[in-house]
Amino acid sequence: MFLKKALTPRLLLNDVSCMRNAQQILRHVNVSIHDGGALVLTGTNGSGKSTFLRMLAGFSKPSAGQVLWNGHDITESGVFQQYKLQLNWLSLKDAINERLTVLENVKWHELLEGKEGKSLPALQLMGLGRLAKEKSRMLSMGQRKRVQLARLLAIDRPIWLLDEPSVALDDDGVKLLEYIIAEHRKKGGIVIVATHLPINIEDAMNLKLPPRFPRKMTFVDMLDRSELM
Ligand SMILES: Nc1ncnc2c1ncn2[C@@H]1O[C@H](COP(=O)(O)OP(=O)(O)OP(=O)(O)O)[C@@H](O)[C@H]1O
Repeated sequence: MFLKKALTPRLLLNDVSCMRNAQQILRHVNVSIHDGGALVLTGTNGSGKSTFLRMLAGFSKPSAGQVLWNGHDITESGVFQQYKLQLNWLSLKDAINERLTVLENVKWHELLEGKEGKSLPALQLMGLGRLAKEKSRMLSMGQRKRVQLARLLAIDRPIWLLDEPSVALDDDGVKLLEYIIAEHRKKGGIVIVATHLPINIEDAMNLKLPPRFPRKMTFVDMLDRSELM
């Protein structure tokens, strides 16, 4: 019994393909992730990193293959109801309500989760303790990203889907991001990150998505060839 449990990955992508707007974006992806695992998605603009995360979040269904959670297909409605409660999604849209205070912007999500008490410590860990009572409209881009990271901590769900989580963060912010990812994984959490920027995630699996179109000469190539360079 224990052996079977240990061998079943928490998440398994089994020969998954995914379409978007009638275009084939992902082709035959196979990945298995156990508790404590991390997957880093890289690839050129438009290669499908966000599509990959959206599919795992249930916004789009695989056009072929299966995404299995605990061995069950997440597209089955009974399974999806349970599966979606495992997810914590950080996207480029930060859903910050500028009329609320910084603390309220985290607390609101925590309350929806039926939890309380973690929002302020999460903001403090992210270096925003002194701004907790300020209106969110005065936050900088990096501070807004830190609020999103505080939400991850306050909501505290096991599977983190992070789309470009380090964009706008300063060096300390990136270190904090790396720290909370490492701590989350120590507790058995799973982290899946799409990124163009280097993020230090120990023993992460790396999946580089191929470019969607054959590569043509780019503006950068033209500059390289230019005699002016
Ligand atoms: N809202 C949309 N509707 C239809 N097609 C879309 C939409 N957004 C993106 N696509 C298509 O899906 C492809 C993959 O986009 P996706 O956002 O997943 O790429 P990405 O790897 O995350 O890119 P980036 O590095 O620029 O963030 C794009 O090439 C685009 O053609």
